[in-house]
Amino acid sequence: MSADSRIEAITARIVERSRPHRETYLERVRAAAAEGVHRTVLSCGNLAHGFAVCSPGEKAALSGDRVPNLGIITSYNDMLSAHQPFETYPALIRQAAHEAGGVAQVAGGVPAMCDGVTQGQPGMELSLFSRDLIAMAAGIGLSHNMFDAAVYLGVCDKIVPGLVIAALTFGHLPAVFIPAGPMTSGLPNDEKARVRQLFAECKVGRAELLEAESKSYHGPGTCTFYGTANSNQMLMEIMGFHMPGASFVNPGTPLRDALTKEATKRALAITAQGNEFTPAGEMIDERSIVNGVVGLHATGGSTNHTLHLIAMARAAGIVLTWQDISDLSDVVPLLARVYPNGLADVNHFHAAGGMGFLIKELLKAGYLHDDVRTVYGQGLHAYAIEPLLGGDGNVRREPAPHISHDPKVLANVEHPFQHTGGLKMLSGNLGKAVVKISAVKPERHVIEAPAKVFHDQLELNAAFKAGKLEGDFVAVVRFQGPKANGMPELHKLTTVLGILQDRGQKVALLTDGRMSGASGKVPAAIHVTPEAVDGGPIARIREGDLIRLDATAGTLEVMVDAAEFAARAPAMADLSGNAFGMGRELFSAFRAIAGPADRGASVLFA
Ligand SMILES: O=C(O)[C@H](O)[C@@H](O)[C@H](O)[C@H](O)COP(=O)(O)O
Ligand code: SF4
Repeated sequence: MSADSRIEAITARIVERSRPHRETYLERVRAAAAEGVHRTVLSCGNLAHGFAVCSPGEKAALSGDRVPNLGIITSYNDMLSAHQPFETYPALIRQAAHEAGGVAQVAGGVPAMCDGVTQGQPGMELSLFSRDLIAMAAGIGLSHNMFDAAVYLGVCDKIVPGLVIAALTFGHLPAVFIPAGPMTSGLPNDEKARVRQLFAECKVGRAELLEAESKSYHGPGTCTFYGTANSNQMLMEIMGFHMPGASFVNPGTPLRDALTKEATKRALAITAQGNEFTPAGEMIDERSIVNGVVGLHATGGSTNHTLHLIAMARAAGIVLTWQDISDLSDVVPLLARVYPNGLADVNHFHAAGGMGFLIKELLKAGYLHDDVRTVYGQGLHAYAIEPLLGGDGNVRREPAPHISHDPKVLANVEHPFQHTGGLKMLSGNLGKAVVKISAVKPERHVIEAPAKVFHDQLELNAAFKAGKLEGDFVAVVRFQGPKANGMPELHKLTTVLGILQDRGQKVALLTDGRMSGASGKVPAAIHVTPEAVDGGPIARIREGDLIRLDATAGTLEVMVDAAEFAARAPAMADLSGNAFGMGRELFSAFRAIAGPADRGASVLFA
């Protein structure tokens, strides 16, 4: 079934816009793939180093060119609850590869930052740049050129985007992403947020807050809100990098291990040595990217993907824009209500029918391209399934349920929660920005109020504590862009602005920084481009200027006479404190060359 004509039209314009980059990219991928089994170009010395620690049988296998070798790129560490389960994956993958007659080696590790640990801390200023660093680090592992396919172990915010950039850069290799699954449900996310607001109002102490936080984040697996990490899982499944049904199965379960083993064997099967060669750079095309954006809108996914998905697409020579994302939002309905877009968590989403039901519904209505290649084969319809554990300990798949098991969490296309998606582009005399409306009540989609200007999120929180944030206002938090301080998430503002909103004040946020995927109910125009430090109009806003954020019309305006506004000298900020400390001195080159937010805020692509 072909996609909705509006989806087809947007896809066609992406194809047209991308053509020069995409053709060059595919030429390079095909040339690299044409070299055949890559370790055969290595010298005996190279090869001996490459398999020095292998068993005699593996050495014999890798000395030839028939047995496929799997490169494992792992982002294991104990800082991310979502990545901690990866500690044991290499051994499981090696065993599964051996059972399938192949070999698997850890090609390399990549760094992984937990945005929850660094939220509101100096380390957060390294967060966005870590995405591109992860891509580089994965490239170092793969550059050993010992491999016929790669499996990528990653879940969280910038890790999956960085790994996708690497996988597409090494697009001549098949790539299978292997997740670890969500944490089991703990203290509900809205209850955690309530205790945070009580703490901010000095109504509970640190002990009560820490108890609530620890009951929410309590064990291995991805945090259960629908932030960037779980948006990543959705993307990997709907773009065909995951095995069907892999995204939201909890860690440490037999089904989780069965999915990991199955992914390993599938990765070996789609190498050039098999008969279903599926290089990542050919598998992912403009339709896959559009399917990712559609999934983002249908689930109310993270605003961070208006940065990451653009960078990921660019790695495959595909030029995706905010306008594409915004126009798709006008077409695609919202079908999931998962915190912060609702009260449910991803475990509830999965139990309600999860990715299989979502994909079935979106395919049924023509919102997805079905004619795409995936690691599982041809056609996205294969993903309209429910993953189960078979009696033999392997993965068994049943068709996705006809109806949602919980229509309050997962709706069908006939009765969506909203007729449009969650992410809109704004434009006007302050430049361009992005707003997530799936978590904002309709009566707050338009805000017109005077500006209160800050150069740091801590300044705003201090103003709150001093009782200075009265009445309606638009908080302008600027000098938070990629070139200024690495574009940190300003998620700590959510609690304070949420308190003021709950008191009845009409508040909004306007920033050249970014928010967490877990940020929600306060209207926020984020990723403002051009950023303040790049001479963006946001630097010329003054205290008290009237700002109008209109998510319905898609406009962002400062209501000041144009000539007077243009004549203003832009504000300056002392960013010397952001140039060192907690490793920030290591990233000065990144701050210097980072691209604009509407092109992915990347140091890799202009
Ligand atoms: O984009 C995201 O989804 C966030 O970066 C998320 O990964 C981060 O960890 C949040 O900060 C956690 O939420 P809390 O800070 O509210 O615990
Ligand atoms: S979802 Fe966020 S807080 Fe949770 S483990 Fe991942 S990065 Fe850390």
